[in-house]
Amino acid sequence: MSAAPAAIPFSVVVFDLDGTLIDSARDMTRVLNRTLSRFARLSLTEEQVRGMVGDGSAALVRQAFAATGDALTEDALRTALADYLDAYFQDDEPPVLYPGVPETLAVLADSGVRLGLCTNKPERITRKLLDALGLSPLFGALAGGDTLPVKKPDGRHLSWVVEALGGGGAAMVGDNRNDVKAARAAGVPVVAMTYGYPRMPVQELGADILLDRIADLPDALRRLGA
Ligand SMILES: O=C(O)COP(=O)(O)O
Ligand SMILES: [Mg+2]
Repeated sequence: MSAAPAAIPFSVVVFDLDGTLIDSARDMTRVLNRTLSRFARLSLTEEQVRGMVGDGSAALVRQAFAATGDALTEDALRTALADYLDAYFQDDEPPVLYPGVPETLAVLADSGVRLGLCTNKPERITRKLLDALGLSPLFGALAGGDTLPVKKPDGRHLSWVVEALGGGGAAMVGDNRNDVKAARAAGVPVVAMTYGYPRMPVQELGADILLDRIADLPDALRRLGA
């Protein structure tokens, strides 16, 4: 008889969304290019968009326009952002999970860990994507980029999710500098997935542990909490 796996030494694990759970760059590129074309701008490649994800949708739209012509006025930017957000919300292309994500979330939940989500993506789009993936019931608390007056890299974005889950020892799992900074500010250890949209060499993110596969997360959390 094999021994039961060792417990996970955290009560709460909070995940980032884009570049950590879902590979959304292809979808964001498609939707963004539709908005750009409505404004008579040229398209961006997925590679370019991967370098613009992580600071929320307003920053994404702002960078997309700056990269394809004159920067927009604040008024035009608001119109372009609304266009992008409506199109993304209505988009019915199924979101793509990274390999091993549902299985790993299930392992953690089955071990009694409470799961949360802290993303700079707007909340209504985040909820829609999680619903489409059937993952919503796994997350006890969720904060999007527009849920609170602050967002990552502000540590209060992450702390809010931890508190909403009842507090206790928490860990963060993300893919870019905003996740690491928010975790440091909240006093929470952080694992970074190397396959996401880091926008810098992953070794320089400053994470406690770098992981290539999310299936290795339960063991990484055991090491982190040891
Ligand atoms: O910038 C975004 O829209 C979201 O990025 P995040 O899920 O990695 O926080
Ligand atoms: Mg991310």
